[in-house]
Amino acid sequence: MSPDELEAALNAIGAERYHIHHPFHHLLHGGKLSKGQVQAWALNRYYYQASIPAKDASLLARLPTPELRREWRRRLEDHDGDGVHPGGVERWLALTDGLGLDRDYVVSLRGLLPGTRFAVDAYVRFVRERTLLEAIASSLTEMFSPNIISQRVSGMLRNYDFVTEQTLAYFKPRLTQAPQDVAFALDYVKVHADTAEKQQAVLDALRFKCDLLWAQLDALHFAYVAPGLPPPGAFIPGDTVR
Ligand SMILES: O=C(O)c1cc(C(=O)O)c2c(n1)C(=O)C(=O)c1cc(C(=O)O)[nH]c1-2
Repeated sequence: MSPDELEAALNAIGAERYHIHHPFHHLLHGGKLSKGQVQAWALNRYYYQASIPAKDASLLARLPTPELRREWRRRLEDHDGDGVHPGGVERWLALTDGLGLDRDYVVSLRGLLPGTRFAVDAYVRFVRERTLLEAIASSLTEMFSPNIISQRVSGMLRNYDFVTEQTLAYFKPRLTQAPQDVAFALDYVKVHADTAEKQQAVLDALRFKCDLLWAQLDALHFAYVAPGLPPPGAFIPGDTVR
């Protein structure tokens, strides 16, 4: 494959498997969920947000040059902040605050679904254990995230009276941060995946990442939509401090 054909193959994976197609997202964006179900989504996704800097730190540690490390370090600041400006993790907590969740409870992870924990941990482990090329390729779901974020913000503002622009402020910077992340990661992958075998590994890494995003929504759907069977110890709407 040429580098541009590889990019097209990556796009085709997103078109087929990205979590924008998951029924839970259709319900979320379409205003079909109760406040408790939206809380469950935000609480579970906190663990994804909080784990992203851990996976980026382990990736950063393996990058061989100052230029590459500088580029990846920006992601850590995007998520962790710089001590003055809040980063993504703090902004996600503003979202869970806005939805009426107790912050200590969210951060404690006590109400997390096991499916969320296993999927997110698998991402952190994948990035730590696979080749640098696969690790960087696994971030490329961000090629597709501006689209879902735009749908989510407009849909949720339109459809839920308990959601405000302030609650969803997390997402606005992502619309510029994600394309910046992708510009670098996609270029890296197109240059370094220079054999058929490496190209296959890159495509598999993106499939793996799409699957773990999908699995998180499967877990939410099973627990909180249908059949609606939250596992023992998981968050129960209306009963936040356990
Ligand atoms: O809202 C979303 O659907 C969505 C998806 C993704 C993604 O595709 O992994 C990320 C984000 N948001 C996000 O906010 C974010 O910070 C982020 C970092 C990463 C990554 O893999 O490094 N993905 C995503």
